[in-house]
Amino acid sequence: MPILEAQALTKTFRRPDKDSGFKGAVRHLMQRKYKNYTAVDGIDLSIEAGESVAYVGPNGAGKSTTVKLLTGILRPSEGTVRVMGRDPHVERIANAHDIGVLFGQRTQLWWDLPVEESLKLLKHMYGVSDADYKRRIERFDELLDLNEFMPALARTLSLGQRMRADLACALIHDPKMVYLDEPTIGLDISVKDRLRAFLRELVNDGTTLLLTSHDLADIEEVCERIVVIDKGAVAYDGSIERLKAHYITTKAVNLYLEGAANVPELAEKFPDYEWTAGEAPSEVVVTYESNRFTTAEVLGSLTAQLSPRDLSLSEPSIEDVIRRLYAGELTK
Ligand SMILES: Nc1ncnc2c1ncn2[C@@H]1O[C@H](COP(=O)(O)OP(=O)(O)OP(=O)(O)O)[C@@H](O)[C@H]1O
Repeated sequence: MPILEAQALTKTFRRPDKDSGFKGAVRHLMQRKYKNYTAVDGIDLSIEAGESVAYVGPNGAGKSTTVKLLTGILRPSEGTVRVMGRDPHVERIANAHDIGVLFGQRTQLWWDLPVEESLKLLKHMYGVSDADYKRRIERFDELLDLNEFMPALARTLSLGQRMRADLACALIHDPKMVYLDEPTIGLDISVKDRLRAFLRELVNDGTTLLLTSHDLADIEEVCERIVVIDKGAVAYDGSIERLKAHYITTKAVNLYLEGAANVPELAEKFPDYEWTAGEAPSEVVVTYESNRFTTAEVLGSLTAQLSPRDLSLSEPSIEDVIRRLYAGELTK
């Protein structure tokens, strides 16, 4: 049985329907009108225990709203969610013992308390034993260097410290299902690396993870499955490997020639490849279909006939693929 199952999950918000500007605001005051806005539109999602799932989409696609529905913060307008067999909104308290949640833009630390006191309060709230608490804090310290700021007041922490402390808070009761909404937002690269390593450990230990992030490196390093949503609906659901294999069908070579590149002439000479001008006059980008030609073949023919000064290889990144999925250029 899946640990999480959502069927036809839908959330509609009632929003003020007003014209822009001052006049619109005044008119809205006199005569209030509202219209419905569907932020999550019939999502089906099934997650098995131990899976690490990335939940991505452009701004406003409905990611945070979905996480709020899955965690029971919001009630669906239509459709159902079950987490370990429970309705997370109706059985919020029982559900809270089995899930961990982090919203990167918010904190669950008590602002005026030392980090350690927030963690102890959560320990009591969740009924964590002294032995388990000690063991988990030691482990978080090993991976996240918690002791560096345990005595500090939450409001004095840097963003990276705050996020590490919040992760410890979200995981202190050893939840089976963890939701992380933008856990690396605003962090510098070294803290990001550290958090990703920590999340990989978490997944290796069998925790089920749903991660939303705009940083695709988080996703590639931590998750095996990716669900892409756009305008509240699922645009892709499958493994990251399949996404790459299915959509990344071209590769490119940047050639740096001795003189200026004559793109039309080159395109005529090598019609099997696509030729575009590079940034410098002597640079040209050659794109080829990776299922038709091997890189060795392409490089062999190009270097033999053009004697480039230098070259570099590239393949479209997962960013490109996802951007094209968002733009509706690719089908599921
Ligand atoms: N409480 C609310 N009332 C009205 N509209 C809302 C509410 N919460 C979210 N929305 C709208 O629903 C849509 C989806 O918002 P949501 O925060 O889920 O998007 P998101 O994918 O998480 O975006 P981002 O990547 O920018 O965080 C947005 O248009 C947002 O304005």
